[in-house]
Amino acid sequence: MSQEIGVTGLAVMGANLARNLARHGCRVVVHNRTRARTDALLAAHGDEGEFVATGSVHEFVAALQRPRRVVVMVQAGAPTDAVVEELMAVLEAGDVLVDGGNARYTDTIRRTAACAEKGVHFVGAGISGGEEGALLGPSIMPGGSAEAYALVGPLLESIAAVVDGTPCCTHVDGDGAGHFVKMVHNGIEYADMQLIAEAYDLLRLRLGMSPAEIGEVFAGWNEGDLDSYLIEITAEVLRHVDADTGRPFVDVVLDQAEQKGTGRWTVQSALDLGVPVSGIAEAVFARALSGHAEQRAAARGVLPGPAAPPEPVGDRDGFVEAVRQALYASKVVAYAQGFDQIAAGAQAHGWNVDRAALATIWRGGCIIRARFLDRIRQAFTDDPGLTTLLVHPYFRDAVAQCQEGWRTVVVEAVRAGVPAPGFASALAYYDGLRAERLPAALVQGLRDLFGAHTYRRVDREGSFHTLWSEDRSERPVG
Ligand SMILES: NC(=O)C1=CN([C@@H]2O[C@H](COP(=O)(O)OP(=O)(O)OC[C@H]3O[C@@H](n4cnc5c(N)ncnc54)[C@H](OP(=O)(O)O)[C@@H]3O)[C@@H](O)[C@H]2O)C=CC1
Ligand SMILES: O=C(CO)[C@H](O)[C@H](O)COP(=O)(O)O
Repeated sequence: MSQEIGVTGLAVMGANLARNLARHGCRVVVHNRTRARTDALLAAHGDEGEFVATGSVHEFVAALQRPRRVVVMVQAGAPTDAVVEELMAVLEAGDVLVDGGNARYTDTIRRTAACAEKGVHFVGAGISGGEEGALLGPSIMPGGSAEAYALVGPLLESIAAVVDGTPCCTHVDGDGAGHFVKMVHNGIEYADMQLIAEAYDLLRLRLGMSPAEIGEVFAGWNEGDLDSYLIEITAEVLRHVDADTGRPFVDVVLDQAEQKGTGRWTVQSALDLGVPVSGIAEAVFARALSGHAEQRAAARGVLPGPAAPPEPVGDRDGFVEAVRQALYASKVVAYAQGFDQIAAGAQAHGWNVDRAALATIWRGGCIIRARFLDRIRQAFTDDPGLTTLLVHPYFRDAVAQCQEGWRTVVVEAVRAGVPAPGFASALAYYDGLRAERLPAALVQGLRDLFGAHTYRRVDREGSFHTLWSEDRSERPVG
């Protein structure tokens, strides 16, 4: 295979992927809608490898040998459609188009079908790692057919991060599957960050610790089971001081979290699939609440909190440890929910998704890379059909060991009026899963009473309806 590829879309991700490819000995033909980006890339980094700068899409495609391999790294949505359409006017049967952006997986399914009509392979590839990962080794989740993967997989594997000698790139078999798993990856990323933010908030508000002190705590946690990229950069952000004001950086940033859409899509998809990804949903809603400036301004100083100011926390070290436990246990819940959604999505779409392989490639390169992903890899290797990570002996025991601190923290947050939706909903999910009986039985009874929606019984097969407004006798239905 000749080591050659085209990259169009040279903003932070595309430019760094192009550099990564060039550094790995690939001849990289580059293009960007606005020529200035192409020129800037060549001027700053043209000596890092073999780049061929092109100005138009025709020139770009013509500079590539057949079968052409093209990576598109532009904004998701309409911009991607525009670029794909332009390229499809020039590409030919047998060429491969890789969309490395954060496309919605349903768009990828549509684009794959449209490209297939002309015999062009379309590969929706989730790429994670941000600016630095794109340059030094991202985690790559290419979907599409095995035939297409054979044409681009080895090249993508060559530029991915490597953990224990394994490239963080795996074929996620099925049209749209690569972008589906990337979407869930981002959903988990949202949940993880929300939990981290709640841990920070509780340490700050209940122990009066400064951001820098909390940064030290996170740095310490990064030495243990919580070891992960997000914990590491949390320490960095919390220790950062604003140069203009001398204040902690986190205090000069507006407290309104933004989002581009992948977390929201994850929850929308989970709703369709009926998978309770409560941790991801809470994270998306927490960002939405933070951005509801008007409602927050209306409520601030008006809605009363706890009647009496909360008692100061007596055991400072004990509380720090309890927060660590709450963070770890809630994080396991969020990942368990995300992997459940992946299994459900794969089943619904007929994709062949190996969760152990995904955990393997998420150990490096991506934003959610974490030490405990190796444990997740092991869990799905031990039992590829594992119903939920939470019942795997390792995670069952690890979460059980955190349970006391987790409950303490949720109680303390509620008592003190500190919002901790991630911790609380993760605990409610855990308790919901392990409950002998759930009050869903009452919900079923209510549905049957007001709408004759029927119910199933614990002691007999079939569906039933009670004649509530008559003699309350029960009838089998269907
Ligand atoms: N930034 C990150 O950390 C990550 C981003 N991604 C995804 O990777 C993709 C690229 O991200 P990023 O590098 O941040 O860049 P942006 O998402 O900011 O996209 C900018 C690029 O899109 C091009 N573009 C926008 N509209 C059009 C259009 N109509 N026609 C042609 N080109 C267009 C721009 O060209 P021009 O210069 O002419 O404006 C530019 O090259 C996105 O899908 C993003 O979601 C994935 C992982 C991480
Ligand atoms: O894809 C990514 C990492 O894997 C991006 O960092 C992610 O899209 C950021 O999302 P948002 O802006 O919604 O927080």
